[in-house]
Amino acid sequence: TAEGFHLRLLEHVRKTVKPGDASNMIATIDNYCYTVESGMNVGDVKGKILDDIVLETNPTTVLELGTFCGYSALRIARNLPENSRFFTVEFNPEHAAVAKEIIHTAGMDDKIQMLIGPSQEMIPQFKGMGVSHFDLVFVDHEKDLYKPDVILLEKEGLLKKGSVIVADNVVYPGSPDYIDYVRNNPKFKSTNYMSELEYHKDVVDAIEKSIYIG
Ligand SMILES: COCc1ccccc1-c1cc(O)c2[nH]cnc(=O)c2c1
Ligand SMILES: [Mg+2]
Repeated sequence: TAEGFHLRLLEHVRKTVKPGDASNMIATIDNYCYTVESGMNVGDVKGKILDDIVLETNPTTVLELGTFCGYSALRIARNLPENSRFFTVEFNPEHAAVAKEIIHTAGMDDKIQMLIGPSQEMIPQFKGMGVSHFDLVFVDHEKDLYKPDVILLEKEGLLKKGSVIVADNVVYPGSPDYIDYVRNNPKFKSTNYMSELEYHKDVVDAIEKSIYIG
């Protein structure tokens, strides 16, 4: 069952990965998901779209909502400039524990700051942590929280002109209220990147990029 995927992945990683190498960790996770069992990592195909958006944005302050096992945190951190700050929020403590070990083994501890708790409680704390705004936000957690969390980010003054919101799974499982919100909101300019569900060539999914114009 999908239940326990994170523990089986961690066992596999412990046995096979080359420590201190984020790219090797990413490849190891993808290989496991293609050959053994798929997990809800953004994956290599949508991950490439995410990589390109990160590289094009060149963000110095980044937020990820939904760490899971740390796969997309590694993909993002790998492409950030030296002096950047990257926060990832995970509400499930078991997933967070696996992500912490995976991030540590990949040698990316000093690039990624993980917060454990509900996004609605974590977001209001960032101003107090010296974050003025986020240049890029990757939204990949509970689909019903996409819209309320983006609204909260704006309310907290954590978005500024040019801030980029990248949302996973806007087709499958889908987040219709979020898509309706950003596409009909004059404060956002949205672009859809059609792709496929991670590790499932036959299932359509997409990434939505929304630039905050304020
Ligand atoms: C490997 O496919 C996993 C999968 C399969 C069927 C239905 C949904 C999902 C899925 C895919 C994702 O990228 C997800 N990202 C974030 N939070 C999720 O709950 C989530 C669920
Ligand atoms: Mg996802």
